[in-house]
Amino acid sequence: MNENLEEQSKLPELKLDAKQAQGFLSFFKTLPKDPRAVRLFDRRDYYTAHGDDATFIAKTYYHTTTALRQLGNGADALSSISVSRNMFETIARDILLERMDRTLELYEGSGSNWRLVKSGTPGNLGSFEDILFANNEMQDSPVIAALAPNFGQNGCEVGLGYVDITKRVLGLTEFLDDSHFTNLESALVALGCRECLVPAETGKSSEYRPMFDAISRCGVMVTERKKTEFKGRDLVQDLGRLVKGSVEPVRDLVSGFECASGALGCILSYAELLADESNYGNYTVKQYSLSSYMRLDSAAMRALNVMESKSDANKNFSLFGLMNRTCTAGMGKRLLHMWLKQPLLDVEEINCRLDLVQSFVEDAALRQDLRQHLKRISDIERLTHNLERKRASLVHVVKLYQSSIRVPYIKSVLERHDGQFATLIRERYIDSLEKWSDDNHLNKFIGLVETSVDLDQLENGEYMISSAYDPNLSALKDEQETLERQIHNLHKQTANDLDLPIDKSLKLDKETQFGHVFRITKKEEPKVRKQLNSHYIVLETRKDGVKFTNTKLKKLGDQFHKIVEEYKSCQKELVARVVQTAASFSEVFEGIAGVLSELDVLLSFADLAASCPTPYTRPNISPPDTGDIILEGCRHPCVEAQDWVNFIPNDCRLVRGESWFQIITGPNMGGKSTYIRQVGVNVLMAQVGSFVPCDNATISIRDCIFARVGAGDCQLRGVSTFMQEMLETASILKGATDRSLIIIDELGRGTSTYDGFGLAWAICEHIVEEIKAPTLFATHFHELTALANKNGNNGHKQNAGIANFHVFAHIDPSNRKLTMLYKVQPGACDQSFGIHVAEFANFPPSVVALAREKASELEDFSPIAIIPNDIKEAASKRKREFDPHDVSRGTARARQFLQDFSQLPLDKMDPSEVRQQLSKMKTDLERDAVDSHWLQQFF
Ligand SMILES: Nc1ncnc2c1ncn2[C@@H]1O[C@H](COP(=O)(O)OP(=O)(O)OP(=O)(O)O)[C@@H](O)[C@H]1O
Repeated sequence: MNENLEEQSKLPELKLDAKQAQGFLSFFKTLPKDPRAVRLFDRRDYYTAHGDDATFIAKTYYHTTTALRQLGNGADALSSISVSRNMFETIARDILLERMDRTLELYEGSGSNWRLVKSGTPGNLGSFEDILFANNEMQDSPVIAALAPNFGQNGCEVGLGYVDITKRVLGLTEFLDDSHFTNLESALVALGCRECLVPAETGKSSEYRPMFDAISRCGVMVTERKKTEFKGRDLVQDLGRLVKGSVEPVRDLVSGFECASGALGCILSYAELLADESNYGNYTVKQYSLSSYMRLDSAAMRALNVMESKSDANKNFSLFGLMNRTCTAGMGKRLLHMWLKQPLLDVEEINCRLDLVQSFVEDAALRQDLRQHLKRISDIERLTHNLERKRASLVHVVKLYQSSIRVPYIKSVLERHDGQFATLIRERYIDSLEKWSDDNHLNKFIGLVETSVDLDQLENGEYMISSAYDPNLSALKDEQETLERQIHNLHKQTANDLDLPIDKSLKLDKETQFGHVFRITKKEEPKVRKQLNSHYIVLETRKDGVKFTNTKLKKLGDQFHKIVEEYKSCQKELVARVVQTAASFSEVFEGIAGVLSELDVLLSFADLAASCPTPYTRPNISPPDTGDIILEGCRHPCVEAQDWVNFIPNDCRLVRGESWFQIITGPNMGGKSTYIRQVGVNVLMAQVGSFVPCDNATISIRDCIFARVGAGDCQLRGVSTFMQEMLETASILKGATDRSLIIIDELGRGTSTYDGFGLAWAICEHIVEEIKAPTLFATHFHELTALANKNGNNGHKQNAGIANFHVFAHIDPSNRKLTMLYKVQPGACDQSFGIHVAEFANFPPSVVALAREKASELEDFSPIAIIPNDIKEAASKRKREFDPHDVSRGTARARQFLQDFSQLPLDKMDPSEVRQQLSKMKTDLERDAVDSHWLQQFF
C-alpha cells in the first residue's frame, strides 16, 4: 500500500495546454473500440492512458482511482492517468507476460497527430520484446495457436496450427477429441500456448463450451478471428516463402491435413508473418504429434507444481525453479521450460539424456569447467533473431562474437572427458560444434568481426568499426589522431603557462556540453585567477572545479568533434554491412545455440542431482507395457528443498497385479498429498531425462499423468467445488488408459459424506477394472480400504492389484499428543486423527473437548471413549462383512450410476438441470438399493 502511495506521489504531472488537450481529445475519439486493448501514449518524459484504460490502470496498478485526472471540460472530459517510465515497464510486463486478457498498444505523436508504433499480445510480444527483455532474460517463448474445430459423429476433430515467433517455428497437428477436449488441453500445455485464435461465432454455440473451458483452464487468451481467415488455400505458396529449403516437403506435410491447414493459414495472417521480409526463408514447419510426449493437463501441471507461480514463497516451490540451474542468458531456461512441458516417451531418448546427465554427475571437473564457459554465453537465439529482423547493432554482433570465441574452449573441455559415455558426448556435441565452428562457419564470422570491429575500444564501452577496415575511416582516424596530438600539446603548453603540473592539477576533460575543456580545482583557482581572466574563458565554476578554455582549444575541440561525427556517419553504413553479413551466419548460430542450450539444461540436471544433501539417483526406465514403478527412498524434491523441512523418504511400489492401485489413508497433515504428488513428480522428472530424488528408482514410462488434487480456484469461476471435482474426475475417466498415472487426492470432499464415499468407491472400481492405470488415491474415507479385500475379475484377490497404505502418526496414550512420522506403511489406517490434528493446530481446548465428545457418539475410534451400545451397534453395522453376491450386484449398480453420471453433458447443463438430473439418478439408485444392504449403507 505504502509503495503504491509512493508510486503515486511520483506520478508525472499531466501537463497539456488547452490546445494540445483539444487536439488529443479529437484524435482519441477516432480510435476504434477494442475492449481488450490498453493504449498508452508516449509524451516523451512519461506516458498517459485515457478513458477506460485510465481507470483500469488506476485500479489495477495504483489500487486507487484518486490518481485519475480529467482532460478537457464538460461532456468532452476524458479521465486520464499519467504513468512514469518505470511504471510503464511494469504495466507492459504484467499485460504481456502475466495476465492473459489484454493487449497493449503504444502511440507516439503530439496534438491531434498520433500513430501506433508498437502493439503486442501475450502470444505475439511484437516490438515490446525489446523493452521487456532489455534487462531481463527471456525465460519462455510465447506461442500462438489457432484452432479449427469440426464436430463429427465420433467427436470433435480439432485442427491446430501454431507459431513460436521467437524460435521461428510453425507447426500443425490434427486430432480427434473427447467431449472434455482433454487432447486439446494437453496440446496447449505442451506447446506453452499463450494465445489461441478461434473462428468468430464459435463462442456462441453451446457445443463449443467445453473447448473454451479447456482453453481457459490453461490460462490462454482467446482471440476471435473471422471464419474466412481459417483458409488453407494459398498456404503452401505462403509457407514456401517463409520456410528454409525447398517447398516440396512442405507441400507433402500440409497435404496430410484438412482442418489444421486452415488454422495455420489464420496464424500466418494474424501474426503478419508475410509482411516482414526478414521472416522469408527463416522459418521451419513441422508436424506436432500428441503422442510424442507425455500428456499433462493443466490440473497435473498445478498439482505437480511444474511451473513457477507468482505466489511461490521461494524458487524451490516449483519444479522449474528447483531444476533451473542453467547459466546461459535465457536459452537454457527456455529449453528447460519446454522440456518440462514435454516429457519424453521413448526409452532410448530418455536414456540418452540420462547417459549425458550421468557423465556430468560423475565428472565434477567437467561440469565445473563447462559452466565457467556457459556463464559467458549470451542469448544467441535472441541475438540471431534480432540480426534477422534487422533490429541489431554492432553491440549484438560483438556479443555473438564474444560467445563464439568460447566455443573452441567448450569443445576442448568436452574432449578431455573420457568416461563411459565419451562416444555419445562426441557424437552429440563435439562433432556438431566442430561442424559449426570450421573455417566456413563460425571461424569465418570470428574473422569478420576481428577485421571489422575495433575490439580495443570495447574496454571503453565503445562499439566501433575498426579504421583499418575502410580507407575513408582510416583517413578520418589519422586526422583524429593528429588533432588529439595537437590538443595534447596544447594541454602541455597551458600547464607550463599556468605553472601547474599537467594532469595532476590541470586536467583535460571531454564533455558533451562544452567539448574539450581544461579543469582545475577551486582551491587552485586563486593562484591563476589573473591569467584566467586575461587569456582564457571561464565556462563554469562548480564544486568539482573550474572549467575553462581558450580560442585554440575551442577550435581544436570543434574540429575533433566534427571528425568524430564524420567517422560515425561513415561507419554507420559499414555497421549495416557488417550486421547484414553477420545475419548470413544465422544457421550456424542456431546450430550452436541448440547444442549449448541442451548442454546447459543437462548440466543443470547434473548439478541438482549431485549437489543435493541426499544425491539423486539415475532411474531405470522400462517401456509402458512392462515393468513396475518402484521408488525406494523417494522424496518430494520441492518439499525436501524447503529449509524448515526434515524430509522423511518413503518407498512407493506400484506393482502390476499387486499394488497397482494404492489407497492411502491417514491423519490430516500426515503427508498423504506429498507422498502421492512426489510419485508424479519423480515420474515426470525421469521422463524429462533427469535423475530423481530416490535411493533406487525403476519407472515404467507413463504417457500421461492425470491429477485431481484440491478444488483450485473454481469458486471464483462460479463452479461449485463438487462440480469442479466431478468435471476433473470425468476427464480422468475419459482420458486415462493403462499407460497413464492417476493421482487423486480427497475425492468426494465437496458433497455429503455418503454421496462422496459412494462416488469415490465407484470411481476406484472403474479405474481398477476398466482403466487399469497405476493410481494413488489419498482419501479420508477409511471405508474405501475395504476395496483391497475385493476379488479381481477372475476371482483371484491378487489380480485386482489394490493395496492399502497409510501415513503413520504416533499418539502418545498418556497425553494424547500426536506426532506426524510421515512414514508410509502397508495396510489401512485404523484410527482417525482429525481431532488430534485440530489440537495440533492449537484449537481452543473447549472446542477440542466438545469435538471429542461428539465424535465418540458416532464412531468407535476414540480409545478411551465409553460408547453407548446402540451407537456401537450402528458402528459395527458399518464394518459388517457383506454377502459377496450383494457386494458385486451393488457395485455393478454403483458403477452404472457412475457411468450415467460421467456421460451427463455437465458443461452444457445449467446448475438447476444438473441438480434435477442428479436427484433423479439418486432416487433411482435408492429404489434399486432396496434389495441391497451394501448399497443401503450409502443412504
Ligand atoms: N515425508 C515427509 N517428510 C517431512 N515432512 C513432510 C513429509 N510429507 C509431508 N510433510 C510435511 O507435512 C505437511 C502436510 O503434508 P500433506 O499436505 O501431504 O498432508 P496430507 O496428509 O495430505 O494432509 P490433508 O489430509 O490435510 O490434506 C507438508 O506441507 C510438509 O511440510
